This record gives sequence, structure tokens and C-alpha cells, in this order.
Amino acid sequence: MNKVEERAAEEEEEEQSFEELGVDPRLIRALTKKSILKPTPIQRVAIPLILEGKDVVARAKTGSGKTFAYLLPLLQKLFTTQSPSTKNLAPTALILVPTRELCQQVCSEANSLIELCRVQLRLVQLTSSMSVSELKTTLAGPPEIVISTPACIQTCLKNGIIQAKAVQDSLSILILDEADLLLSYGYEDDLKALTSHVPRRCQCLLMSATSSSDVEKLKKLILHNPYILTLPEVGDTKDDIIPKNVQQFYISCAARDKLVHILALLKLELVQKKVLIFTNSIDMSFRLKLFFEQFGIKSAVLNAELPQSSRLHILEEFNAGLFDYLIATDESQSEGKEQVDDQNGNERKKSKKHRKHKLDAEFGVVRGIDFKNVYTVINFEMPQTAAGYVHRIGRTGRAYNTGASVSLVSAEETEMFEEIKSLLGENDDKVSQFIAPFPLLSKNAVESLRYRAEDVARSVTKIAVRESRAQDLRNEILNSEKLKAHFQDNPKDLDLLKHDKMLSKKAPAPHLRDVPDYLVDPTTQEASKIVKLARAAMGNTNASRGKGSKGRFQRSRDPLKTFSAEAPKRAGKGGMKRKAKDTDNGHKYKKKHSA
Ligand SMILES: Nc1ncnc2c1ncn2[C@@H]1O[C@H](COP(=O)(O)OP(=O)(O)OP(=O)(O)O)[C@@H](O)[C@H]1O
Repeated sequence: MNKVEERAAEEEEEEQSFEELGVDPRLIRALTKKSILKPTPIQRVAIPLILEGKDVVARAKTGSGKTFAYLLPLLQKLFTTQSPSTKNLAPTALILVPTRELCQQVCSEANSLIELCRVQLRLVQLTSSMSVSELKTTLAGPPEIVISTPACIQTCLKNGIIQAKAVQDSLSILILDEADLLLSYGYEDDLKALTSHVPRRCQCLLMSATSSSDVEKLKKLILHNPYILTLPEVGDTKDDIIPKNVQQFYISCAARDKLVHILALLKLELVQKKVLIFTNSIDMSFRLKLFFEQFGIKSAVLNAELPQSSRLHILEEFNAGLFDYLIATDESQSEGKEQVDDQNGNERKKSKKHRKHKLDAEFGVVRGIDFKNVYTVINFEMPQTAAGYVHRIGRTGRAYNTGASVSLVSAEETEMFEEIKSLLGENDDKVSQFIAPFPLLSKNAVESLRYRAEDVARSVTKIAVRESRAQDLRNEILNSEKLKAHFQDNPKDLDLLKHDKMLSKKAPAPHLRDVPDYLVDPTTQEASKIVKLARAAMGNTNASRGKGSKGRFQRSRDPLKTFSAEAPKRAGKGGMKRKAKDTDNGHKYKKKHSA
């Protein structure tokens, strides 16, 4: 095939519709109602294979549409295979995810499809806060689909809420979503205990954003001779780990200057909203929130300490556009790190006392959560691992959207920054193509705000941070009770509570709310104008989302454009050793990116 023919074949494949993939018309109608009109590449390859009953490992970038890639065929199978005469004693399908937030997210995606299709299917989610009797009630029936963390399923098996024999008789589909994280969240033993009950005929699917030794381990543990669907770039050119529709920037500055830098970015409107800001500790998140408050910047804090209902509500409000700035601490383990970093013995004691609140081990803000329309991700503090960077940045530029990231890098974080650059495939001798210096923030702009920023930063003392953290927790615990009751009656109501309310005891000084013109140099004014224009242009583009996504960015810039698919070496299910290899074979077909 010559190049022109190759391209024509690729274009034809790109035009493939859900209908051509064999998706049920009810599901297509439901997708249309959600403005989802054509499948993404991972969906194009995965859906027919899953419908055929194949085991599949799907490795595709963050935001590439992996959830529908398994939900659509799963629901379709259940629509057609349910027979009222079959009485199962355990669920037919089990979706395992690493965090409660993901449980909730997958559950609401699946439920909305089920509702729109108007079919009778019961889907439940299990959470570790459920008591044995609550678990029993939830699983009575049993529901056709269960979404859970591996730990909750293990609790059910251990307590006889689900019988191992019933799992062997009933389970037909097992899905491991965000598989790269399941082991790192400490679920290895739970998974091993479960797999011994998974029947050999059960179809197993493994979805993941990155490849790792953990994914390989899981593949060996659970799958039988699977089809491997991968983005070819993942092994070949590292630059595509981050979707190309996300522009990555960095700013080098001293750790003590980070506050003035972030203030300049937000207050001078040099980055587009909505903005997700990452820190490495809960205290730092509250420090930022208090600091922002004094400049009239409203933000909310999301962390592992809050009750789950509050966390979900914060995510819902942020996704619904009720506030523009969300400060998140992404690692539940970060508190441990905070302890190690403390140099002063007294401080350490106080922090320990302060940490009496139990952090939720199943909390996961970053991994897999579908934040809607986040344009900018700011790393106020660099993540503690390079993989963490990939997952943080993956919260923007999802599906057909564009996005940007700005990392504030201090001298102490240079080593991690270098590690990230090398993961992304940068060479020291090459001009940076991947993470570029942020061009819009001039030294003058930073200096013009320095006096105000330092003055306010001094007022945000450790005691103020501690008090506001405790206050926020009290508010949210109260909220969480109210939420529970309220959402039972009004599940769609988002306006009951506000998570971005002021925590500071000191009202912001009026003169700090606006930056007077004389403080902003002409270059920065120009930069801010450009950002506003870009936002307006993007607003127009967003309106045509779904219709005109093609051509918005070139094929090579679209994170959803390429994949490769590999069939198992032998047709039958052949045990662990017979898994497909990354070398070629008769069934393999591979699409290369034409850039
Ligand atoms: N075919 C499609 N067309 C347009 N948007 C889509 C399509 N499929 C999924 N989406 C949207 O893309 C977004 C990202 O999808 P999803 O959460 O499934 O990504 P993911 O690959 O699981 O990412 P991560 O690895 O970060 O979890 C969601 O908002 C989803 O509604």
C-alpha cells in the first residue's frame, strides 16, 4: 500500500461510527444525548474485541476514552444476555478501581447510560465505609454490575457476603480499571485472593494509562492470552506520554518566591481558567487558599482528610463550573513525606498531633478522575515521582480539549524535574521541545507584586494554616451529614453547600482585590490580553465540540489518534505463558501515526 492509500485507509477507519463497531442503537442514542458522536481510537479497536468476548489489555493515554471503551460493550452484553430465568447468586460483572472517587465516577457514567437506555440493570458501588450489613443489603439481589475497590470485594468474600462458589458460577466479566495503580494502592493480596475464584471462562479486561511492571504482574495474574492494545508511541518515542494537545511550561524560581509567582499567574490572568493547582501537602494547600483569599481569589481545597461525600461534592461543583480554582493534594502518603521533611523536632510533634485525623487510603484525586474543562494544571510543588507528573498533567487536555501546564520548579526540585524530562524523552543537549520556559511572565510583573505578596504571605502563619485546616474539616464533616440527607432527596442539587468559602478570620483588604494599572507593565498587559483572546477563541471552539473536533488539531497533535492492536499468539486461551508479545505475528495490525 502506498502512502496515499495508507492515509485513505486510515481516514476511513477514523470515520468509523459506533454503529459500524456493532454498538447497540440504544447506547448510540444515549451517547448522542451526551454529545459523544464518534468513537475514539481506543474505543474503535477495543469495543469489537470485547463484544467478541476476547480478553483485552488496553494501554492508552490519560483522557483517551478508556472508560466507554469497556462500559459500552459491557452494558451491551448485559442488555442481551440477561435472562430472567437465570438466577445468579453473585454479580455478572465486576469493575475494580483503585479509589473511591473512581468508583463514584465510573458508577455515575454507567448509571447515566443505563438510565438513558431505559433498560433494567442494577449497578452498585461498594465503599470501605459500608458496614457488613450495608454491604449485604447492597449486594442482595444480586446486582448485575458491582464497582468496587479490591479491598471491599475481599471484605465481602471474607465475611461470606459473597460466596466464592457463587463468584465461580456467575462472574462473566472482570474489569481492572486504572490497572497501573491497583498494585501501588496496596491491593495485591486482595487481588490474589479474588483471582483464585475467577472462573476460567470469565472475560478479563485490563485498562491502564501507563505501562509498568505492576501492569505486567496483573496481566500474568489475571488474563489469559489477551489482545494487547497500545499506543505505538508509548514504547517508541517517549514524547507522547503526555497528550500533545497539552502545552507544558515551567518557571524556575526559589521556593520562597513561589507564592508571588502563582499570584502573578492568576491575578494578572496569564493562565486560562479553570485551574487545578497541585501541592504535596495538605498544609501547603491551606496556606495557598488563605493567601489567595487575601487577594480576592476564591478557591477550594481537595484532600484525603475530607469526608468522601464532601470530596465528591467538591469535584461535582468544580466540574459544574461553580468555582475556577481547585487546590489538590494528590498523594495520601504525602503527609508521611511532610513528616520526614520537617527539620525541627517541635514542629514534628505538633504536626503529628495535628495528623490525628485518619487519611483515607482509598482517596485518589489525580488518578483517572475526569475533571471537566480544566484548562491549566499548575504544579505549585513538583510531584514526588515522574509518573505522578504524567497523571497530574493528564487532568487537562482530556478527550478533544486542549490544555496547558505550568510547573514552578525550585532549586531543590531540579533533580525531580530532570527525571520528569528524561521520562518524557528530553536530552540535555537538545533545546527543550516538551517543557518550555513559560513565556508570559516577566521579571517586572513578578517584582511589581512582590511587596504585596510578601506582606500577605507573612500573615499566613503556621497557626493560621492549622486553624483553617481544622475549621475546614469541621465544616466539611457538618456538610457531609447535611449532604447525605440532602442528596437522598435531591440527587441533582449542586447548590446546597459552598466549598470555596473564606476560611481566613481576616477580611481581605479592598486594595488587594485588584491589581492597579500602574503595577502592571505594558508587556504583561499585552500577555494578559492574549490569554483572554485565546480564551474567547476557545470558548467558540468548545461550543462546536463534538461536531468539529476533526481538524481542530492535526492528527499528530490529537491524543486520541493512534494505537496499535495485537492479537494473542494462539487462538485459544492458553495460560499465562502464552500471552502476546510485542513482536509481530500473523494477527497483529498496527497503525502508525502519520506525522
Ligand atoms: N468518543 C468520545 N468522544 C468525545 N469524548 C469522549 C469520547 N469518549 C470519552 N469521551 C470523554 O473523554 C473524557 C475522558 O474519558 P475517560 O475518563 O474515559 O479517559 P481515560 O482514558 O479513562 O483517562 P484516565 O486514564 O485519565 O482515566 C471524558 O469526559 C469522556 O466523557
